[in-house]
Amino acid sequence: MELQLALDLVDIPGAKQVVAEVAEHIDIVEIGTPVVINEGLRAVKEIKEAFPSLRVLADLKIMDAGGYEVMKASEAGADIVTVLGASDDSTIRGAVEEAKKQNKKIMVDMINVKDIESRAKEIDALGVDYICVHSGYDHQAIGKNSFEELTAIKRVVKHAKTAIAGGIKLNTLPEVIKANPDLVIVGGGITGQEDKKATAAEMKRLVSQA
Ligand SMILES: O=C([C@H](O)CO)[C@H](O)[C@H](O)COP(=O)(O)O
Repeated sequence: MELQLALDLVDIPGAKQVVAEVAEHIDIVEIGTPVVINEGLRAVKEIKEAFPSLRVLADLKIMDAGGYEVMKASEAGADIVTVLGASDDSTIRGAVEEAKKQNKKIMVDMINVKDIESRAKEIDALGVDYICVHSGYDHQAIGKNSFEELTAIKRVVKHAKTAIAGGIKLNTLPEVIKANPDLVIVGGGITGQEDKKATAAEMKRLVSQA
């Protein structure tokens, strides 16, 4: 099981500072959607250049023009790019095709997909690399999490790796680990802590044991 750090509420210098602090305890660093909106794909480029040994995920949440947008994120240095599960199959196919050409990976974000089990089964057949259940900020604000959705997709996903994101903290991590995802994504659960390094280290210890 691997650990991904999501960076959402920082600028590029702030992102570099956090990654420098926790780099040895994470497998993947995510340049979050708000960072891409504020800073553009330059944020992906600068983080990849500064930390070449870390895999960098560009959280573009692609909804259309899958091939083109994956190409641009790949040019910036992204190793993994996100596409929305709610997008059309043709968008996901285009993204997968381009990612294969560039030797990159596609993560499908299932945020706000209603029939999660059937859609995960369809998406798994499209050849994506990761399928991620995700309670976004707006759902977290009304007390939702994706723990049950993870169990639901684990029943049907046969090829892709599974991932979970949304409001995961050190105290909820053991429950997440029990559902056995391949990848756990944590943003505020690390970046909002006084001691980010110690929190990331403990999270990495727990996911590595699973
Ligand atoms: O994808 C995310 C969110 O939609 C904002 O872009 C976050 O990266 C994801 O939810 C993980 O962050 P936390 O919820 O703070 O753990």
